[in-house]
Amino acid sequence: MNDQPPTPDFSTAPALRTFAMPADTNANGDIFGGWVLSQMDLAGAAKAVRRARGKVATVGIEAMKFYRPVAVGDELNCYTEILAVGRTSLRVRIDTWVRRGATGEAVHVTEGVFTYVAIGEDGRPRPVEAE
Ligand SMILES: CCCCCCCCCCCCCCCC(=O)SCCNC(=O)CCNC(=O)[C@H](O)C(C)(C)COP(=O)(O)OP(=O)(O)OC[C@H]1O[C@@H](n2cnc3c(N)ncnc32)[C@H](O)[C@@H]1OP(=O)(O)O
Repeated sequence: MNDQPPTPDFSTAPALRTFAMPADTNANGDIFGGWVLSQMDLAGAAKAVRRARGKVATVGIEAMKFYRPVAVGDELNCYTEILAVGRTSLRVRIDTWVRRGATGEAVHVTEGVFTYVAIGEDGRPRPVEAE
């Protein structure tokens, strides 16, 4: 079930905004779920990098839901929110909305919770500093 959040204010910048192009389609003619997932990962990583003040790696994806297909030409917007910060990990909720066509119809297409781990130069977990 789509526990749909309120429609975002598209005049405020999302964590990531891009356009779905023909090269990103699957055999059905819709946009590949993997492409959408990858945009979400980038958006969540950008949020986590800033909070962790350095490199992060994705370690888990939970509660991932694809509600509606994404179409060629859709404007994809990923909104992010940090749900929790652990010793070295951060859980980030990511909601994806598209704006479609000339009317700009807003559609909530995916949501998921991504876990990132702050890593040091050695690639091992490092503590996330308190804010
Ligand atoms: C400055 C501004 C610039 C902005 C600029 C923005 C740029 C924005 C673009 C960035 C773009 C890059 C984003 C790359 C995103 C990828 O694509 S990363 C590539 C895919 N991921 C990987 O290859 C990671 C592979 N895994 C690993 O290397 C190791 O698992 C890690 C990450 C080093 C962690 O090592 P580990 O031994 O598993 O760590 P461990 O101590 O057991 O656990 C560490 C923490 O993770 C948690 N954890 C571990 N596994 C899991 C799991 N499966 N689920 C949930 N939690 C878990 C643990 O509970 C623990 O949490 P804390 O209690 O410390 O908070």
